Amino acid sequence: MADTQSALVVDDERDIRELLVVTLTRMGLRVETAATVSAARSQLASHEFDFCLTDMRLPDGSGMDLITHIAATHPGTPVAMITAFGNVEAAVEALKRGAFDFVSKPVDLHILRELVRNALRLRSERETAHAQSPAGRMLGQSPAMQALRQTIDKVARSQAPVYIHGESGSGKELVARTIHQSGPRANGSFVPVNCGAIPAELMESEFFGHRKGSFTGAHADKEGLFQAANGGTLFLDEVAELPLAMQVKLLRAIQEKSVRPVGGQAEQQVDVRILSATHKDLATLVEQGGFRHDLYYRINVIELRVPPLRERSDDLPILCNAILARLAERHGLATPPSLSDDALAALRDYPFPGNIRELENTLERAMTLADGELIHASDLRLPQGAVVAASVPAPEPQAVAAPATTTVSAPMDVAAPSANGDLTGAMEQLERAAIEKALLENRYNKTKTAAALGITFRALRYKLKKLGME
Ligand SMILES: Nc1ncnc2c1ncn2[C@@H]1O[C@H](COP(=O)(O)OP(=O)(O)OP(=O)(O)O)[C@@H](O)[C@H]1O
Repeated sequence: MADTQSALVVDDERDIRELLVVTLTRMGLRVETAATVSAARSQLASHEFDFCLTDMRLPDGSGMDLITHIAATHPGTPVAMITAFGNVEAAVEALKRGAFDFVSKPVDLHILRELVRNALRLRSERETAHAQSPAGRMLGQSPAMQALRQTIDKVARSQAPVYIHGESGSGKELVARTIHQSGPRANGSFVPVNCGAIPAELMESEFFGHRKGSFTGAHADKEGLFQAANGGTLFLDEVAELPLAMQVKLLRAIQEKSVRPVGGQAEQQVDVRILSATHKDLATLVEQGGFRHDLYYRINVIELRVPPLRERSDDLPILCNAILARLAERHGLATPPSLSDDALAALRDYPFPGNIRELENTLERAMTLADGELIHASDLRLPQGAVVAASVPAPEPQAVAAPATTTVSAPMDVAAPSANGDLTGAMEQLERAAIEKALLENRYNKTKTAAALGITFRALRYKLKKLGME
C-alpha cells in the first residue's frame, strides 16, 4: 500500500466535488473523483482506496448500489454516503447496505473531517485484523502461491483430512492454520502437535488424556489433545515420526471418532478434523514399512504440496519487506532496513534449504550486522559453497534429502567470542552460533536439531525463545 492514504469522492455536482477534494487533500489524502456510478466502479477496479465518499443521487444510478458493490468487492474500504438533509430513511438504508456512516447536505466540514478520521481508523483496524489472521500472514503473489491459496479455499470448506507436505520451514503449519481459520471450524480450537517431540511412553496419554492414578505421576485427570481439539482441528506435525504402535491407536481414534483416556473405562466421542504434515516422503516410508498404509490412506484424503521458497523466488521482495518490517517493529526501529540490489540478487541465487524460516533468520542476523539502513549481500552471510539446488528440479515426490553434492557450511564460525567482561553475553553468543549451525545442518527441522545438539525438543524451544531466535 502507498504511504499516502487515498480517497474516492463520487458526486456529480462540480462545486461539491471541489469542496470535498480541497478538504480531504488538506487532511493529507490523495483524492480521486468520479461523477457517475460507472466511473466510480472502474476507478475501484483499478485502485485500492482507503476511503470512499459517495453522493446518493447520481446520473446513472444510486449511491446505494455503489455501497453494496464496495461492501461486496472491497470489504476493507470504509464507505460513507452524503444524504439530503433530514432523509433518515436513506441514511438507515445506507448503513444497512454496509456504509459505516453518513453525512447530510449541506456538508458541515467539521463533521466531515471527523468522519474521515473515523474511516481511516476503521481502515487500519481492518488491515491489522487481516494481517494477524493466518490467511493475511501467508504472503506471496507467485503463481505457485496463488494456486496454493485457491486449493486452501477449496479444502477449507470440506471436512476431509488433509495431508500437507513440503520442505522444512516452507509454511506447512501456516497452511494448516489458514485451512482451519478459513473453514466452518474457525471458532473451535486449532491444536498443533509435533509428533516427533512427545516421548513414546507419554504419547497415549498426551493424545487421549488420562485418569487420575492410572500411572505414576498421573496426579489428576487430564484431557488429551483430541479432547482439546474437539469441535476444531488437530494438526499432526511431523506425522512420520509417530511410532507404529501409536499409529494403530490413532487410526482407531480417527475411524471411530472416539477416544478412551488412559486408565478410563468409557469412550468419549470427539469431533475433530485431522490435518497432518511432514517434510518426509510418507509414501516411500509406507513402502518401507515405517508407516502404516491404512493410516496413510486415512489422513491423505486430500494431499497438498507447499512449494519450496526456491520455486517462488519472485515472492522474495514481498517476503523480505514484510519480515524486515516485523523485525524493525520488534526492535523498536522507526524505519525498517531495506535490501540492496546485490543482496536481493544473492537471496535469489541461494537455494534456501530451510525455506522461509531460514530467510527470517538470515534477515534477522543481517539486520544486526548491517552498518546502516541498507543491507548488503555481505551482511547476509549466506553459507559459502552451497551447491545451488535451485537449478535442480524440485524433488518429486516431496523427498527433501539434500542432493549429495550439497555442502553447507556454518553461517558463522562457532569460535569463542570475546567476553569483554560479559560472560552471559559471551555464552549466549556461543549458544546462538551453535544452534544456528545445527539448525542449518538439519534443514531447520527442530526435532533433528535438538537431537543433534543433544538436548530435548522442549529445551531447544526454550532456548530459541530465550535467545529471540523463533
Ligand atoms: N507464505 C508465507 N508468507 C509469510 N510467512 C510465511 C509463509 N510461509 C511460512 N511463513 C513463515 O515461515 C516460518 C515457517 O513456517 P511454518 O512453521 O509454517 O513452516 P513448516 O513447514 O511447518 O516448518 P517445519 O517443517 O519446521 O514444521 C513461520 O514463521 C511462518 O510464519
